[in-house]
Amino acid sequence: MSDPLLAVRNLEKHYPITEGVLRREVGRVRAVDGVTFEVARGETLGLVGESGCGKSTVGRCVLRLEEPTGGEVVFDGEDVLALSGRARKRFRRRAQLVPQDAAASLDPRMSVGQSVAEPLAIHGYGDRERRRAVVADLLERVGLDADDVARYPHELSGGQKRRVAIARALVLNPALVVADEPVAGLDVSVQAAILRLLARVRDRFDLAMLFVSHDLSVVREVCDRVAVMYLGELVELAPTERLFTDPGHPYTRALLSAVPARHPRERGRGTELPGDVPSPANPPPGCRFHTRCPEVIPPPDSDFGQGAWRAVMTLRQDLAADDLDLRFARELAGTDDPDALAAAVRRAYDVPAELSDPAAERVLTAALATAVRGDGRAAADRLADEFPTVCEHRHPRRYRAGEGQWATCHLHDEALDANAGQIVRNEMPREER
Ligand SMILES: Nc1ncnc2c1ncn2[C@@H]1O[C@H](COP(=O)(O)OP(=O)(O)OP(=O)(O)O)[C@@H](O)[C@H]1O
Repeated sequence: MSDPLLAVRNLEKHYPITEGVLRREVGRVRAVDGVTFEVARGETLGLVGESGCGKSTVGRCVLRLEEPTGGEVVFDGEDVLALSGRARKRFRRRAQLVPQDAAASLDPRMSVGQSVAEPLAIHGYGDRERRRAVVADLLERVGLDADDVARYPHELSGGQKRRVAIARALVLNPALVVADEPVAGLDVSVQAAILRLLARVRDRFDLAMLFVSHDLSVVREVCDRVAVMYLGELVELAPTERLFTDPGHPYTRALLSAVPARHPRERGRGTELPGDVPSPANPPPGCRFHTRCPEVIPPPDSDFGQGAWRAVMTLRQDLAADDLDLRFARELAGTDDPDALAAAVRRAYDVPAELSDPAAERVLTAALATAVRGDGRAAADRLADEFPTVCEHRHPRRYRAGEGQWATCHLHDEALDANAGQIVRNEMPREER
C-alpha cells in the first residue's frame, strides 16, 4: 500500500507475570505478538477474533494509550512511539478511540454537552460559544437532539451513550478512529442504527477506522478489509468479501462456520468454537491454532482421515495436560477392564474403534493401554513421537491466498512435502517468524 495513513509493524505487547513481594517476573502474557498491518486513508479495517486474542490491546497500542513492548506504529509518516510534547498532543487529536464500554467512559457528573465539549477545551479549541456551536452540530450529526445537550449519562439509553461516545471521538476532527466493539451488547435494531451512523460519519469526515469486533456479521457490513487475530497474532488479512467467500485460514473458516445465518434476529448469537483458547502466557508452539484446528495436518505417510486425526490430537493434548478423565471412562465402560476402558476413551473422543491405518492403529492401541494404566503423560509422549505434525513444529509463514489476501497456514507450505519425511521430534527447525 503506498502511503498508508497507519502502518503497524511487528507490534508486540507483552505483560509481565510477576510473583512474590519482589514481583519477580516469572512469565509473560503475549497479548500481542508480532502484528503487522496497514490502514489506508478513508479505509475501514476490521480486526476480528475470539475474546482475549488481543484485539483491544492492538487498538490501545496503536493509539499509544498503552506503550507497546516492541514494534512500530507509523501514523501519517510519523513514528508514533517516538512522539513527545506538541507532536504527541497533535497525534492524540488526530487519532481517537470509541471505547468498548461507552457507559463507563462517560463521566456521570458531566452533561452530554460537557462531555462532548471536553476534548475541545482540553485542546484549546475556540471559545465557549464556538465550542457550543460545534457540539450542537455534532450531536445532530450523530442523531441526538438539541435537548440532549443538558442530559446526563444515567438518563440515556445504551444506544444514546454510544452516540455520545462517538461524538466525543469525532469532535476534534480526527483522521483515524479505533472503534472497539462499538455495537456489542446493543439490541439488533440499535446496532444497525449505530453501524449506519458510523458509515455515514466515516464517509462524511473521510475517516480511517480500525473496527474491533468479535462479531463477523457486523464486520461484514462496515469493513473494506478484515484482519483475523488468534492468540496475539494475525492469521489472515483479506478484502471483506473475499474473506467471507474464500477464507484462507482454517481459523477464519471455523469462525465463519460459527456465525449464525445472516438473519438479523440471529446476529450476535454465534456458537462457540470447540475447545478452549489456550493461554497467551503459554501459547502452543508452531501454529498457535493447531490445538483446535479442524484441518491440522496429519503425520507424513499416514492414512488417518481428517476427523480421526483431529480426534487423536485432542486426546493427546488432554493426556499431556493430565486431563483425561478415567473416572468418566470407567462410568462409560461400566467396568475396569483395560480394553473396555480404552474403547470408552475412544468413544469419548470420537476416535474410531479402529484406525484405517494399521501402523497408526498399533501405536494408538499401545498408547491407550499406557493411558488407562494411569500414565497419561507417557502415552502423550508416545503419540507425539510417533505422530508428528508440521503444524506443531513450525511457525507457518504467510502465503498469498488471493488478490490482497494473505494467510499463515502450513496447508499451503510448498516446502512441506519436501520436508515432511524429515520431521522428527527434537530435530525440529527452530520456530520461525
Ligand atoms: N493489563 C494487563 N495485564 C495482563 N494481561 C492483560 C492485560 N490486559 C490484557 N491482558 C491479557 O491480554 C490478552 C488480550 O486481551 P485483549 O483485551 O486485548 O483481548 P480482546 O481480543 O480485545 O478480548 P475482548 O474482546 O474480550 O476484549 C488477554 O489474555 C488478557 O487477559
